[in-house]
Parts: sequence; structure tokens; C-alpha cells
Amino acid sequence: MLNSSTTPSAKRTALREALRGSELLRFPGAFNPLSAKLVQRHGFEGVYVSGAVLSADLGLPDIGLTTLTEVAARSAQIARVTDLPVLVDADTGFGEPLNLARTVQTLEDAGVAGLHVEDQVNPKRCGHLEGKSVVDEATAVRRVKAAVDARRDPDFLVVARTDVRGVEGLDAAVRRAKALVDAGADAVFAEAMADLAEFEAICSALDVPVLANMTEFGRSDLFTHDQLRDAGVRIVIHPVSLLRLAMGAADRALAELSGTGTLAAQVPRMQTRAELYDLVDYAGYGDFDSGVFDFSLEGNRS
Ligand SMILES: C[C@](O)(C(=O)O)[C@H](CC(=O)O)C(=O)O
Ligand SMILES: [Mg+2]
Repeated sequence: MLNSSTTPSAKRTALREALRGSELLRFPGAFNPLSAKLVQRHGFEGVYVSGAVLSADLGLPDIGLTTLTEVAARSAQIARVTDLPVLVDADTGFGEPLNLARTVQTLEDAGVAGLHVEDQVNPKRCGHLEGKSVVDEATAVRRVKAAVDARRDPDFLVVARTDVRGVEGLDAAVRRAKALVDAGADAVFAEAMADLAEFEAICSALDVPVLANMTEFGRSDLFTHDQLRDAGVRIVIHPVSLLRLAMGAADRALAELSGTGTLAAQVPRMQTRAELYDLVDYAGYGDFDSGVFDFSLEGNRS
């Protein structure tokens, strides 16, 4: 009922603990708090909050237009309803290193377990597109150092994302990643690796966990969890997948409604009222106060 049953600090500690093991941690991207609940229900290890989803949700392109306030507010709403650790896309940190320090503390206050900050030049773009550029090593290192130094909870996870692979190739990406680890990064987000061999190479070159991004319509093939685990990857995100699926379904349904005047044929594909009520735990509210949930769904169409 209401919120997560555990504290932000406990979620961070649990994530640290899980990263000390050897399992692959799977973080689907939630496009709202409700979908985060669904992610937890399906037994995943964490929830990802994607910048691409957050900006698309606001009807904006993913080019660094969203603000820290918007990202923190959405992240807090999502973190509040799940017991899972939440990892947030902090883009380039929302400013200079000092802003990045503030970003870390604001996201700590939002109750999330960690963030990733990338080494792209602002305005940033999707890491799987042409034409992105990266900052020099000193600037990238300063970003990560600022993030690491600013955190007050030592378990808050600072993931350094490097976009160097798509710009200068794998060797340069590995060199950049090593510099970011030396600067204190807890993990490395290896963006836009071309194939599994590249994931293997970067995983074996680093002694911190590596994150893989299985975004659709990107540069990397969609490897399975088994393939990624075997390559040494420790965290996988599916950042935009649920939004793409939901929007695809909404688009098709609207076309059908507009064309036929009814959604009756779509009903079998919908989340049912009972499923929705179960996910938001109406019953728990009824246990707390029987006056709140004293109706039955009997007699409703299923
Ligand atoms: C991971 C990512 O940063 C995101 O915002 O979700 C994007 C995803 C995408 O645009 O497909 C990325 O830059 O890869
Ligand atoms: Mg992003």
C-alpha cells in the first residue's frame, strides 16, 4: 500500500550487495510509477529511468532539454512505489561539475539508488545516433569526480557512461573508461558497443561492473541476457522498450477506434480492471480502512 516497503538507503545497500555477486542485474525502463510496479512484479532486479523516455513523455526530443527538477521529480515518483533500486539517466549532469554535485544530492534526496553521467558534449543526443561528440578526458574525469565527491550516502552508485566508442572506436573507449574508473566511478556504462566481442573486451579490461544498453533501433544487436552475462556484463538496461511497446499499442488502438468506432476487439489485449486494481493494491487499502475498498468487481465484465 502507498509507498515502497523499504528505505532508499536499504535499496542502495542491496544494489551494492548484488553487484558484489556475479549475477546479471536487469533494469527495464519504467515510463511511469505504474509501469515500475509491473517491473517489480515480474521479478527484475531494478528499474531504469531513461532520459529518452522522460523527454519523449514531455513531447520533447532527447537533446538535453529536460531539467534536473523534472528528472528528480519523476525519479522520486518512480522510486517511491518500488522496492527495487532505481538507476537514473542524468545525461551530462545538468551543467558544470558544481551542478553535477547538486544533481547527485538532489537525486539522493529523490530516493534513487544511483545515476549515470555521460561524457558527451551538450547538447547531447541519443548515444546510438551519428554526429555526437565527446568532451576531453579531463572534463569527463571532472564530472565523475564531482559526482563521487558530492554523494553523502557512500552506497549511492555513480555510473560513468562513455560515448567514446561511437566517436573514436573501442580502444579509445576502453582508455576513457579506465580514466573514469580511476576518477572513482563505481561502474561503467559502455555505450553503443558494436558486438558481443566489444562487450567482452571492455568487461575484461575493467575491474568494475559494466552496463549494457539494449535499446531497440540502435547500434548494438539485441543480445539475450545469457549472451550478455557470458560476455561479463553485470547490468543491462532496456531503457525505452516499455514506452515503445505501449505507444505502439496506443497508436494501433487509436487507428482502430477512429476507423471502426469501437475498441471492443482490443479488449483482450488490455490490462483488465482486476489486474490494474491488483497492481495498485486496492485490497491493501481495504485492509487499512474497509470504507475505502468495500466494493466488489463481481458483475463487471471481464
Ligand atoms: C539510454 C539512453 O540514454 C536513454 O535515455 O534511455 C538512450 C536510449 C535511446 O535513445 O535509445 C541512449 O542514448 O542510448
Ligand atoms: Mg539518455
